[in-house]
Amino acid sequence: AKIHRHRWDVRYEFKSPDCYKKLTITINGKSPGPTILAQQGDTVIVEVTNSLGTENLAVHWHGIRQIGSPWSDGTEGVTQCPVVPGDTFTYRFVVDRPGTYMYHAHYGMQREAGLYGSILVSLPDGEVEPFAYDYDRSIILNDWYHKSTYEQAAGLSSVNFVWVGEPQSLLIHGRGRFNCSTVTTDQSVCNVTSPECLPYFFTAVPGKVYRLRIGSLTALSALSFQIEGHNMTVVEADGHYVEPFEVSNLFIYSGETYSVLVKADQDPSRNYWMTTSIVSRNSTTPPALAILNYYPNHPRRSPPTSPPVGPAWNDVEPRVEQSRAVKAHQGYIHTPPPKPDRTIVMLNTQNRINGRIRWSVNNVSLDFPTTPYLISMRENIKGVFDPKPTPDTLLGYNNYDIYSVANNTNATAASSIYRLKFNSTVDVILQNANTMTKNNSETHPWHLHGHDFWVLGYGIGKFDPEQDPKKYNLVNPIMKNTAPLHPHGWTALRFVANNPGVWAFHCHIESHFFMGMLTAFEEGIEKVGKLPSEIMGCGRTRGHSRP
Ligand SMILES: O=C1O[C@H]([C@@H](O)CO)C(O)=C1O
Repeated sequence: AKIHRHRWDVRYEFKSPDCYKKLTITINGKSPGPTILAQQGDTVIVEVTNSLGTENLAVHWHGIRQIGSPWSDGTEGVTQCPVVPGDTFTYRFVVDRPGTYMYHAHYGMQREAGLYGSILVSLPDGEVEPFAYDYDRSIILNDWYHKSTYEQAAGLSSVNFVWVGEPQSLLIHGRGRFNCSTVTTDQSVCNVTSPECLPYFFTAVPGKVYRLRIGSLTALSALSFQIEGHNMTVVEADGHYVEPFEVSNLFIYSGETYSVLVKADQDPSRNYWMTTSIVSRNSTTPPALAILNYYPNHPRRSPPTSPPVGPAWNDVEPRVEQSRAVKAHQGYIHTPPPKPDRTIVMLNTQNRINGRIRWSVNNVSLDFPTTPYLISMRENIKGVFDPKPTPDTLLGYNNYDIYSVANNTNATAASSIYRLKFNSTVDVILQNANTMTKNNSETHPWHLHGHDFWVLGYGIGKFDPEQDPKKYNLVNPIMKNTAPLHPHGWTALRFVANNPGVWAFHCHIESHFFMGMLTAFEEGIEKVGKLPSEIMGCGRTRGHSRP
C-alpha cells in the first residue's frame, strides 16, 4: 500500500464561482479543492494549515470509515477540537474501500463557504468493476449563497429568526451563473465575463462510455441532475456497486455520491446540456448549466436547444421510487444480520426552543459540549455532558401525529448521544413529521460517520413497527453512508456498531445541522487507541493530564 501525502493551505479568497464575487474558502487557491486519488488500502495523509486568519477549521472525510483512526474523522465537537488559525493539523487515514467519496469542512456552517472536494479510491491492481466504461469523470454539485456563513449563522441562532432562504445559484463542479443584471448596487461585484463562471464541460468521444461520478454537497437543496438526450445507468452509490438501472434524471441529496454510465451515442454534430435543478423545495433558484461536449465540437458552443427542465419540485413519488430502486449489485451483496439487537426510532421535528427555531431528534436538539465527545469519553473526563441517554423512542411517539403542525413544546437543546453495545446490530428508523408550517415536511439527507448502513426500506406516512419490518429488503439492500428521509415519510437503516469511536449522525443540510439536527453514537470507546494530542486543546481537554 502506498502513502499519499498532501499539504493544504486553507484560506479565504475572493472568488466568483457564479460570476458574483464572494469570500470563499479555498484549498491551495482552489474551490472545489484538489482531488485526492488513492487505491484501496492506501494511507492518505493531509497536513492542513489553517490560514483563515480569524476562524477555526476542521475537515471531514465523507464516506471514509476511519477504522482505527476515529480522531481523524474531522468532526469538530465530536472527534476533535477545532484547528485554530495558524495551526497545522495532520489527518491520517486508510481508504479501505474503493469508490467515490468527498471531503468538506465540518466546523459550524463552514462547508458552504467552499471547502470541499472529491476522494476517488481505485480498486487493487488486477481487480475490475462489475461494469465497463472507457473514461472516468467526476463532478460535485453544490448550491451557493452570497451571504457569509456568519450572517446566516447569526440569523439562524437569533430569537428573531432569519431563515437562510433559497441559495442564489447552483454550481456544477464549482461553476454557476448568477443573473448579474439583478445586482442594483455595486455592479463590479458581479461580472458575467469572468472566466471563473464559465460553465463546466467535459468532452466525450462519440461512441464511448463515460463513468460520471456525481456527488452533492449542497447546503440546502435536494437536486435532480439530467443530461439532455441521454439516459444514465446508475452503477455505484456511496462506494457500493448498484444493480444497474436506468434513469432519465438522477435525484441526489446532499452527502450522496453516485456513478452513472453515459454513452455518447447521440448526434455528434452538436453539444448537449447537463443541468441540475432543485426539488423538494419551492425554490426560486435557477438551474445550473454545464455542457456535454461531443468531440470535435467547440466545448464552449451552446447546444442549439433549450436546457432540459427538471421534474416538478413537489412530486415526491418518483423520488421515493428512485430511492427504492437503489439495490446492491448481484455478486456484491453484503447480507445484513437478520435481526437488530436494538431499534431506535428517531422522530425528526422542527421545534421552538427558548424562543429559537431548532430541529430535534426525539425532542432533543443537539448543543455540542465544548469538549469533544471522543476525548471526554475516551479520557473519562466527567461533567462534560449530560450522561442521561436520549430515548430510543420518544415518550408519546405512538400518539404523535406526523401530519399536524409540530407542537411538541417540551423539546430541549442538550447533548445527545446514544451509547451502543460493541458489535451489536442497530436499526434506526428515521421518522419524518410536519414542520411548524402547515402541510409542510422537508427532505432530510441523513449521514452517518464511521460506517456504511444497509438501507432496509422507505415509506410514506407513519412507520408501523408491526407491518413495515416485514417489508424490509434483507435480500439485496444497498449499503450507503447517506440516505434521504422523504417528506412525511420514514427510512429504515441497519448497521453494526463495530467501529470503536464516537460518530456523528446528522442531517446533511448545513442549516439544519447548525440548528441541532444531529446526534452521536458511541461504541467500543474502551477499544480506541491512544488519542493524538493534536486533537486536544479546547474545553476540558485543556490542561487535562492524560493517563
Ligand atoms: O429550518 C427551516 O426553517 C425554515 C422555515 O421552516 C421557517 O422559516 C425552513 O424552510 C427550514 O428548512
